Amino acid sequence: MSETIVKLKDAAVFQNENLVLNHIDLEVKKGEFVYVIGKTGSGKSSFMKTLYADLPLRQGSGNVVDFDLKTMREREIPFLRRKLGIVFQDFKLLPDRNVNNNLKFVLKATGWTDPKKMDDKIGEVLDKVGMKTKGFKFPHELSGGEQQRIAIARALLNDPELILADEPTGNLDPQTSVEVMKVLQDINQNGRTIIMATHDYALILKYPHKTLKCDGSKVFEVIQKAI
Ligand SMILES: Nc1ncnc2c1ncn2[C@@H]1O[C@H](COP(=O)(O)OP(=O)(O)OP(=O)(O)O)[C@@H](O)[C@H]1O
Repeated sequence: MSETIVKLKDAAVFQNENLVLNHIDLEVKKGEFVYVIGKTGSGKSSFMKTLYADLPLRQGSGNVVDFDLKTMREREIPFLRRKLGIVFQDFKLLPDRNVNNNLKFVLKATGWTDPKKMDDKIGEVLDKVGMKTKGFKFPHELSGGEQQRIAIARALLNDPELILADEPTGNLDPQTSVEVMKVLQDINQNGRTIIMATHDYALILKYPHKTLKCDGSKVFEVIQKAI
């Protein structure tokens, strides 16, 4: 039986008092790649934020990598996040340190202490995104696509069970978007579960996967032809 990574039942997503999405029923199994689409303001980011507990689940039930979103305490959130890799549109690298030290910062913050193990892990994740030789570079010395690869490498540091990518290609040109997407495809083919919010229909056509649409406060699966 395949392992469930995300399960939502009659879940609602709120921004403050405003209901953004309602009656969400969803199951994502280990190894799946799922797109979340929808026009601006339809609730894609709010949906993703609910999955990584940046927004509380106030209605319905939700389970993400074995954390119960409804009953989870504030102090448990860092433990949920350690089982997730989160990738944003704007990369969010620390500008004052090089790539190696960006990655080391995250490892130390998540409890790693052994310098050799940290170096090995950094080498491993940089290799996965094709950036092994760029560890000494500062973020401003990298292109947008390279910065996003580093952000993906950072998301892989703690071997996450689920990667949540919110518009990861939103700041990239079409060719660079495809390159970053190839990295995500490779990671998925190695068994990692990925949920990706995107506006980029060209990518969806090129790399078809299960697609959820946010529209009119609902989330529903759409078939490729209907997108
Ligand atoms: N911090 C916030 N406080 C209050 N309302 C918010 C906040 N962030 C988003 N909203 C509202 O929630 C709704 C959904 O926004 P959200 O950012 O989730 O949409 P989106 O589909 O990700 O849009 P985009 O494609 O533009 O990123 C919108 O009506 C938006 O105005």
